[in-house]
Amino acid sequence: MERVRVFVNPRSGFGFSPSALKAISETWEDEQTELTFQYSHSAEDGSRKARRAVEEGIDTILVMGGDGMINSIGGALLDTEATLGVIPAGSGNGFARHFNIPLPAEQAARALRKAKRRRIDVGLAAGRPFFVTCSMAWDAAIVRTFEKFPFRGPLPYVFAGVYELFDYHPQPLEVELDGDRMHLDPPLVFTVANLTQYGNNACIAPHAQADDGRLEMVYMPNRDAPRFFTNLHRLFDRTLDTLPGVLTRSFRHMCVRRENADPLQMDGELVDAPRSVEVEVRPGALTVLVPDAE
Ligand SMILES: Nc1ncnc2c1ncn2[C@@H]1O[C@H](COP(=O)(O)OP(=O)(O)OP(=O)(O)O)[C@@H](O)[C@H]1O
Repeated sequence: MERVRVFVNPRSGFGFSPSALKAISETWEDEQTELTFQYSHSAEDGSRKARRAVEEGIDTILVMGGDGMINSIGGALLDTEATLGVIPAGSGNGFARHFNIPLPAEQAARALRKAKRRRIDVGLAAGRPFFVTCSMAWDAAIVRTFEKFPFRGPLPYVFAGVYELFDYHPQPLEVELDGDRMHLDPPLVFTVANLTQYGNNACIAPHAQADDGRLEMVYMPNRDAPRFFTNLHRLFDRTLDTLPGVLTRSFRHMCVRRENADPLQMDGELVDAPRSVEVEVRPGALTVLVPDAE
């Protein structure tokens, strides 16, 4: 008997869709599967309930949510026998888009039912896991403004990006990357990617692979902001890494020293962090459901 638990955010608009819940029941319930549903009211609540589900011996946890919700629940599944499946219901859905999980919940439920289990790498920054991206420059500051918007979706990200161009205070970084030291002038973009995109098909690290045992650092100095903004389409046509001024480096362990403490963006959520931040990869730490390419 396979035991499957679905985590749902009860706030409407964040994955609470009766038709999607019905589709999951129809696709997943059979004699060999025990299917249960549970509300997750917050990141802490989700994390606690996911830990309990693992202790109870649940085999598969399906999360109906965006990257932040996936992070809070998936973080409890690291190095366990439990598998994470994602039914996309977020604003950016970077995780789901990376793995070609269909965005309509009904289709995702069907695709995950036939999906393969795959171990993927997990990033750790300041001791906290991330699955998609972690940023520490303008690309992180955007989230600060995005969080204040009364509604979510791609459009608030655009407004937040423009607003933070005026409010963001760049600071230089001292970086140690697998033993190599470098001084980086104040960044516009400083992202560590485990998967290819922030979400909404904005591919910050087009060559990132989920299971190569490595993370990708993507840096662009603040002085190159005009070039970045006149080439924004390169995020979406997956060629940002070839834009002059963009530095991409693949690594296993990184230490970043900043002049001042500043929050990190981790899978779309802001997380407080000290001046000095250690980032490393945990190879194959999470098992996920990945649909076969059609
Ligand atoms: N486990 C959880 N249960 C309930 N709410 C959560 C949980 N984790 C995070 N949240 C909150 O739910 C809201 C929606 O987050 P979620 O990650 O699902 O979607 P999103 O941020 O709109 O999409 P994305 O991260 O893909 O851009 C946010 O306010 C987030 O802080």
